[in-house]
Amino acid sequence: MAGFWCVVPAAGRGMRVGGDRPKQYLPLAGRPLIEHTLERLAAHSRVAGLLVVLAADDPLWPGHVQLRGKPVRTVAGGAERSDSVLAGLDALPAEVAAGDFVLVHDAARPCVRHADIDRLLDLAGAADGGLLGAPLRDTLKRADARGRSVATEPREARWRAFTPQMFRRGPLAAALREAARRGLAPSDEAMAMELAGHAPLLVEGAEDNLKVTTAADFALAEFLLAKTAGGAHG
Ligand SMILES: Nc1ccn([C@@H]2O[C@H](COP(=O)(O)OP(=O)(O)OP(=O)(O)O)[C@@H](O)[C@H]2O)c(=O)n1
Ligand SMILES: C[C@](O)(CO)[C@H](O)COP(=O)(O)O
Repeated sequence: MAGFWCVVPAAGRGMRVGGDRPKQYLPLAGRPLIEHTLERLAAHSRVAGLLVVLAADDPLWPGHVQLRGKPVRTVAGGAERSDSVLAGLDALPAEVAAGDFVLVHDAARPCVRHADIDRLLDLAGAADGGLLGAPLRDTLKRADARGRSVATEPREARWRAFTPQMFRRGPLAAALREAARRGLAPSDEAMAMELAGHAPLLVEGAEDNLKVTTAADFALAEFLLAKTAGGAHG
């Protein structure tokens, strides 16, 4: 299989932004946020196609289209992000074998750098799966219910998890199905794989791989989009 398919979870409601529509459809630099992410992914030479996972009632995105010559397919997601990712995996074309690596990248992360995607593909591909992330660089506090710091948590060996994350289609789908069977909703694909006994490789990526989560993130994302324009900047 030439290139890697990418599942793009985009079925969230963006509640923490509080907009009049899900955040992935809100304007960023004059275009819906999701378009920047899909463009960024489709522009990567090693991405073969995109499987965009939408909320079942989302009329806001066309069905089967092409983007930069890459196939873009859509499927309905689920209540949890992990349900959406599993729906995306199950909807991948038959050409994607169970042993093939697939990427999973949040629609809410439009600024991902192509150089980081390359590093993930190369390093995690040799390690049977992994994820982009960055070591914690700030002191970590535990807060009580009144917002007071009651403890300083260990920072050593703590990383922030980003996306893309990259795993083989079959094992990832099996891990997500098993987690769901146990009533669990892993916050990311790496957690599902950890629960299944794997130890995904952490691949350090740029800290500007911002996940747009609150309204304030849109201004920062616009700045970072320009800074990493074209996605090619390492
Ligand atoms: N059931 C869900 C929940 C989230 N996502 C996607 O997972 C990504 C990361 O999730 P998050 O940033 O938490 O987005 P939302 O769930 O939309 O945000 P909120 O928790 O504020 O509602 C987003 O692209 C979101 O669309 C999804 O596909 N299916
Ligand atoms: C998958 C993820 O982007 C890793 O940091 C993150 O967990 C998704 O955001 P959510 O708020 O946890 O859904």
